Amino acid sequence: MAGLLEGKTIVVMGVANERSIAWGITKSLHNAGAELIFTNRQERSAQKLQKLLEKDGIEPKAMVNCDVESDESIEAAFAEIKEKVGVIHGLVHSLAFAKKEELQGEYASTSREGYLLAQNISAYSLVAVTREARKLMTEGGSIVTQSYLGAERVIQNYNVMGVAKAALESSVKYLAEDVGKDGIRVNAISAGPIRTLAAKGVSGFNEKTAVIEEKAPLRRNVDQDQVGDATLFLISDMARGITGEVIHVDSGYHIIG
Ligand SMILES: CCCCCCc1ccc(Oc2ccc(Oc3cccc(O)n3)cc2)c(O)c1
Repeated sequence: MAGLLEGKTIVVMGVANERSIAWGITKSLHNAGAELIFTNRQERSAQKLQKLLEKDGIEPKAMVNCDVESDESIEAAFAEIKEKVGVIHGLVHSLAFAKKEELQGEYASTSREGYLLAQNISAYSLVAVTREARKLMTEGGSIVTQSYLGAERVIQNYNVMGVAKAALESSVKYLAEDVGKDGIRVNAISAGPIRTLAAKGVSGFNEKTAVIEEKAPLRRNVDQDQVGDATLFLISDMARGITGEVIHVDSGYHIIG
């Protein structure tokens, strides 16, 4: 729907390249009229994003550095955003990390350091970002993060990231409770497998997408644009009654035993 986000300013964290889920989300939010602020950890990603934005004629409101492993970096990023725009109306959290060697084989082999790294970047980051973003959401707001079925069920190879996503989805609920009184909603999209740069880190990705084409109710995989449109819905007032929720954008695969 055109204009669904007119007058709204949304922060998008985690566009790495054209295949990023966050890039699909960016296009949906832009086409709905949103003003967009981007955060990236790596200069390389920011440069790629700049080119993508130019190519699509999207003028960012701001581009801010943010390393979610550092509380100081998160605080500085949102202080810069406050200084530039004052108020924000939404936030898209679309970043995660686990060691590649721990996204294969047995979960029982996970190292303490690898476990904590995955939790730190993929789950705790939402808590720290919400703590800072809520200060700028003085007119209410909506926060959306990205999860995967491996949070709920054992998906071979997903291992330590599955446990991190379980923590993320539980954090969505606890954060929804805390910020609901401020008129801020917190939700997750649980997307089916999408061929991104990050997906290259998970063993068995290709096999999983093949199974989905055979077994998912819609008999097809999903893409970044479908996640983008569902995220637009959750960010918008059309989802004003929804918080603490996980919406599956997976061709219905999660309902199949
Ligand atoms: C066997 C499961 C197949 C479906 C996996 C779908 C999926 C694909 C990508 C996902 O996002 C990440 C993000 C970071 C990540 O960690 C990485 C990525 C690349 C290299 C590396 O060293 N770590 C792994 C997955 C994700 O959470 C879920």
